Amino acid sequence: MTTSPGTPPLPALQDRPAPAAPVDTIAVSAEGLRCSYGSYEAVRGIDLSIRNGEFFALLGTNGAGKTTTMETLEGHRAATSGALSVLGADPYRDKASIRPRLGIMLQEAGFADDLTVEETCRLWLRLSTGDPRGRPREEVIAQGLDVLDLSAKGSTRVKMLSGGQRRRLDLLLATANEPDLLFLDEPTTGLDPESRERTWELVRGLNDAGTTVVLTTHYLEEAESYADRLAIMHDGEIAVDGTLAEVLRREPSTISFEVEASVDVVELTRLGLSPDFVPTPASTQVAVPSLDLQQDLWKVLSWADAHRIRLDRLSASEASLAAVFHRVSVGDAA
Ligand SMILES: Nc1ncnc2c1ncn2[C@@H]1O[C@H](COP(=O)(O)OP(=O)(O)OP(=O)(O)O)[C@@H](O)[C@H]1O
Repeated sequence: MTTSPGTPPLPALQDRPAPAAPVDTIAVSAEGLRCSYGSYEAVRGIDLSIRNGEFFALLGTNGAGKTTTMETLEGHRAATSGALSVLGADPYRDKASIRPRLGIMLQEAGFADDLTVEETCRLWLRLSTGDPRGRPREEVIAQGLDVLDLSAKGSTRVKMLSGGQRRRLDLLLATANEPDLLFLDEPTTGLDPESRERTWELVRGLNDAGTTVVLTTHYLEEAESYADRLAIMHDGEIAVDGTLAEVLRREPSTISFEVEASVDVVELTRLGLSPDFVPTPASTQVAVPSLDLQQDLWKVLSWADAHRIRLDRLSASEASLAAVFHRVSVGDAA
């Protein structure tokens, strides 16, 4: 091969940076996924598409079908019907081939109670193979013990650990292979704020390095803080999904303000605001629900400006994830 003068030679293969994790390739794909326990259908035809490197949160009411979905994606149980692909394989039939690339933290860990933390880690090292992402596994474990504040517990028997410490040990062993795809089923339930912080430090580090994360949690603020996309399940179906912004857009924002008693707030109904807005005559406090905050705010401000009305304590706030969750969970009753 010849190079023209001034063209830098291509670096030798071994000097080139490793290719970045494939962008926009799919880690998890489910179409029409159904799962039953005998005659009871717990998951009723859900579609999921989770990209490599994405942080995805699966939220939902108690009994919505999150754990059943996770266990099916993890290959622990067979789907009743539907098409499912996890890391390009059938997670139930091709378990063995994808298992080394998965990290799984179940709701309950199955540790040997009489082993110490150190013995448990050594047992894990003996049972696992390969060094994740080129780092010695011993180093990954030691670093994880440190991040999760378990280094001083090496000689403590697992049965003597607190619930939160067991949970963190569980997380460590679920992630020590630095998995390509990590399933976390309510990883922070029962953890104190400091332990939750450490848990997220470890998980965020993995996600930043390319690990796809699928999380179930009842702490909505965790999904708000960390998830690229989320889905809310109810009664075996996905009721809402998308980015946080997309999900929040489904619930009305609120424009609220106070006016003097002489102002006729009923006039606001002529501005073409939401039909759900029904002002109380003679009220001085106004709350306008809005599905187009920018447009409606402009209408309210123009009205106030044209009539020289002062809006006190004016605020415009978008809906919360809690409000969307509430709407989903009472949806069929509403
Ligand atoms: N082994 C089982 N046999 C029969 N029904 C089951 C079994 N496991 C779960 N179910 C039922 O399936 C439905 C979904 O349960 P699942 O555990 O998937 O819900 P979840 O969303 O994870 O709930 P939670 O938030 O309470 O953990 C529930 O109605 C539950 O009672």
